[in-house]
Amino acid sequence: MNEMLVLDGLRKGYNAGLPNAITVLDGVDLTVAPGEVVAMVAPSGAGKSTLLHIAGLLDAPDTGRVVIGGTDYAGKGDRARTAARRREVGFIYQFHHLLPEFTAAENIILPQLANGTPRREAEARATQLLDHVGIGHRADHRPAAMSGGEQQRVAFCRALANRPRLLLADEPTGNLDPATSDRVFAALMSLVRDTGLSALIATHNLELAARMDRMVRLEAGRLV
Ligand SMILES: Nc1ncnc2c1ncn2[C@@H]1O[C@H](COP(=O)(O)OP(=O)(O)OP(=O)(O)O)[C@@H](O)[C@H]1O
Repeated sequence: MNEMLVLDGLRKGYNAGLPNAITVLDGVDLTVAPGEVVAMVAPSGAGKSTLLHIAGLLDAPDTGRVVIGGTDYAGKGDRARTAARRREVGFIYQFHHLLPEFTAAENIILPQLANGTPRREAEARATQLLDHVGIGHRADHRPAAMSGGEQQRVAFCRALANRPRLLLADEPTGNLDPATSDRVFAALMSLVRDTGLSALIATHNLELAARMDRMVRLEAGRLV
């Protein structure tokens, strides 16, 4: 079995031992195969951000295992987790979090330079990604000069800049109007399919969820 992502018996709570203690994840199990795109639907507050942060090694579960590309990160220290996160995982959030003082292209080039990619190569990759999502002509514009949908497409390109094997997205088109969301989501899926990466994408939108390979629902701390 060579799954891209395995979540095994994840439990996570907050404020243990206090009167306001809560259990957010109560035995989450999930596998995502190479190239598979899984939709996660969840009511607000159900714990999808918590789950995505744990799957992306930004946070640790109280118990349970996170296996990415065959490596079990349960017993690994911060250094190994940070290195793996940079190498293996791309994140997309509901709000783009682009750096406002840099252009679209620069926002995609910078994480590559930080990762040791030569500048020429990083520039070519940024151009290729922006062209792929249909905004190559906006490469030299700063985020403030772009529409919400364009900004979000730049964020997709940035998430994929370092060629991760796993994409984690938290409501990637959640702040866009329905028509724009639809178009921008199509651009994201085209990027994901062409690069063949695995993805776990949280969304409230059942129409978008239906376009992915499989849908799971986060309910009462478990995936069903
Ligand atoms: N650091 C924390 N300390 C205490 N409680 C927390 C913490 N982080 C999250 N929670 C609680 O855990 C629950 C799940 O939070 P989480 O952000 O994962 O939900 P979510 O499904 O992503 O919500 P939304 O869709 O509204 O963004 C919520 O009840 C939240 O208040």
